[in-house]
Amino acid sequence: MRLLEGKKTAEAVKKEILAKVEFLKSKSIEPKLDVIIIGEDDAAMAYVGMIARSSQKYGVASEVVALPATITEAELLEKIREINGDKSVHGLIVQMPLPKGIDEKRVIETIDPLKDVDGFHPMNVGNLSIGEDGFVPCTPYGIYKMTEIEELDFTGKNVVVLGRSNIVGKPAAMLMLRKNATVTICHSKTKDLAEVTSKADVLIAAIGKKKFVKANMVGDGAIVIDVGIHSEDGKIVGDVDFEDVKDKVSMITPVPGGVGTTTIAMLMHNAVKAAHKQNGLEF
Ligand SMILES: Nc1nc(=O)c2c([nH]1)NC[C@@H]1CN(c3ccc(C(=O)N[C@@H](CCC(=O)O)C(=O)O)cc3)C=[N+]21
Repeated sequence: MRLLEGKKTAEAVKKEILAKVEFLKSKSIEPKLDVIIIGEDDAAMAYVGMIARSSQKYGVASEVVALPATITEAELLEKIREINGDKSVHGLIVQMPLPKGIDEKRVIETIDPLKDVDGFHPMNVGNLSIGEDGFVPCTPYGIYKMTEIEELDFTGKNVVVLGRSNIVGKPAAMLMLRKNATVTICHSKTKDLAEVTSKADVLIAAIGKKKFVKANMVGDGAIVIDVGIHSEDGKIVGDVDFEDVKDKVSMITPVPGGVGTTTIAMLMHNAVKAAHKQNGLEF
């Protein structure tokens, strides 16, 4: 069994990005990412902390805008519009989940699609779907990048995506199609789920349930990509029961240290791309 660590991909992306940041700086452009966080969600706070710590290593400036959970939707939309209009900021992400009473769709649609480095705006979702240029959501993009860096050929392979979220499952399926895979999306309502997942050459687990994928759900020699992040006894575990499946698979991404590690790298990639596009520069 081979561990597919995210570090190698993240390092390769960082190298690419640092060269592009150098080019921007030669034109007196400093790429900048703003992160809005509302309230105190654990996963969101962990992610924001990571962004704040690692963006400098990519040559990207970042600013965290922390807003109270009591903020109204109107106030949040006003803040987004203000950042949309700020030429010194190239990328904007609004951390999910949002407090109750704030409409996620309205928030996403208010973000300028050219600054939408999460790739959640319908314009970017549409561009991914038709194969046009745009911003691709960071986690599935990290998976895609990892397959490129690790030189995994998925042409004609049976790729099963477990989970259908807008953030991971659906965009991951589009990207695997781009790699010429035969793609199946399955989910909690799928009939005979274990039968479907165990036929996968590549299984992408993004169902959001702790240690959900057991040995009976994976085929011999499968490649398993674990997107889940859950805490258990002070440790981080994934959607896959690693100990249960590890002797059956050919390759698996660890949690932590797998896909999560590539997410941040792709966020920086998207921010630097945004800075190029907003200045009329080829990326
Ligand atoms: N608008 C929006 N976009 C997001 O992308 C978004 C969000 N909201 N809300 C919160 C979740 C959470 N999330 C993570 C991404 C990477 C790691 C990550 O890099 N984890 C590392 C290490 C974790 C650790 O050691 O603490 C790993 O898996 O190896 C974690 C969490 C993005 N999110």
